[in-house]
Amino acid sequence: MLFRAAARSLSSPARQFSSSAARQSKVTVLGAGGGIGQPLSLLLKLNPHVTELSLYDIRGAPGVAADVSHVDTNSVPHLTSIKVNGYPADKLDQALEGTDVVVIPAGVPRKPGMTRDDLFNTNASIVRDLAAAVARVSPKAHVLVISNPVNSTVPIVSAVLEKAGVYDPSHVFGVTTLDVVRAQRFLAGIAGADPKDVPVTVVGGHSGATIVPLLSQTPYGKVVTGEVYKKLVHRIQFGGDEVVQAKEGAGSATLSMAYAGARFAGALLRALNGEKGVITPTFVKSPLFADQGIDFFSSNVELGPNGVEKILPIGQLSAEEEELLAACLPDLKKNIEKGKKFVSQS
Ligand SMILES: NC(=O)C1=CN([C@@H]2O[C@H](COP(=O)(O)OP(=O)(O)OC[C@H]3O[C@@H](n4cnc5c(N)ncnc54)[C@H](O)[C@@H]3O)[C@@H](O)[C@H]2O)C=CC1
Ligand SMILES: O=C([O-])CC(=O)C(=O)O
Repeated sequence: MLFRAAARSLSSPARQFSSSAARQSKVTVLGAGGGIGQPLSLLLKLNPHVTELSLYDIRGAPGVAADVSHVDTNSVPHLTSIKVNGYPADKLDQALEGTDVVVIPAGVPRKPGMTRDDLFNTNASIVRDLAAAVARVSPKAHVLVISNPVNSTVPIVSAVLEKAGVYDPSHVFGVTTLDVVRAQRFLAGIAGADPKDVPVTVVGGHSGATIVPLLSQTPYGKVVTGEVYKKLVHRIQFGGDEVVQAKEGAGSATLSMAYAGARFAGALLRALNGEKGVITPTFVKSPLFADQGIDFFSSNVELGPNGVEKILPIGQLSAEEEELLAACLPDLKKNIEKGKKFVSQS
């Protein structure tokens, strides 16, 4: 979608002009110098809804901004060029000023043998401090959290904003799109289909057993059974580990994550710009399992001009999916509580 949109805008100035009539969106990437941040910044530069791109990192963001700023999208003479600015460590507030959307891939990635929860000690304080800056400078921004462990970092961001008195639950999202991307890609491989024709809803959270793909809800998925089904579910739940192992200590998924992050940001920007019926799974403050003390959950969410428009029910589950969900909930609850406790004790 993103690439098609980009290709259209390159080939058709008229279309590009019409997209310029849309609302102006400043997008800020916190952690823009990293493995995800760099390709994500490039993909955001291709998005016609992004009219200003603000790149911040404690290392290297001005260089990434100079590089990305030469990409000639949205730069035909009758349009205002997209502004791309890079900000060094001491310019966080300037990076956030007036921003509509903040994407956070700042923090350390896993090495082989680590769980996402092992990143908590380092990433919790990074995300807490960045969220405090958002609360101070751009409290109305939509915040897209990529930094792991997402099951804890989203509650951290939410609690920081709440403490500052500026929390709007419809503005905070955990980006779980990579689980959807993997589910579609892996199922399409089994089905011999094009991934775009194989939508899969993934619910729960973003780590191992908390990732629950609802394959029974898709025509291609419901016919996958037995060992093939078990292996497929395992591969979706542990796709991140596959990449961590293959990278042999050099980090985790960056390119597929940049694609997934750009896809989610693109969906949100389309909804903010008035497109109706934009529905995608994302990890948000949710009533679905709140009666069990789990107040954040990823499910299909309809996005709108104010972010979360409607949280959709998870629908009919197969017996296997009921079991996956039962395994997900206790882990998810612990991860959420850990994030909240961290902020309350900070
Ligand atoms: N939600 C998801 O599906 C996924 C999440 N991730 C997570 O994304 C995070 C980033 O991964 P990578 O880009 O591969 O790591 P990386 O190490 O390549 O990049 C992280 C960047 O964050 C920057 N950073 C550190 N502290 C910062 C601060 N206080 N303010 C601004 N920037 C700061 C670093 O300088 C670095 O440039 C990790 O926590 C990783 O686990 C990774 C893949 C998928
Ligand atoms: O596995 C990791 O640590 C990074 C991640 O979240 C993913 O690739 O899904």
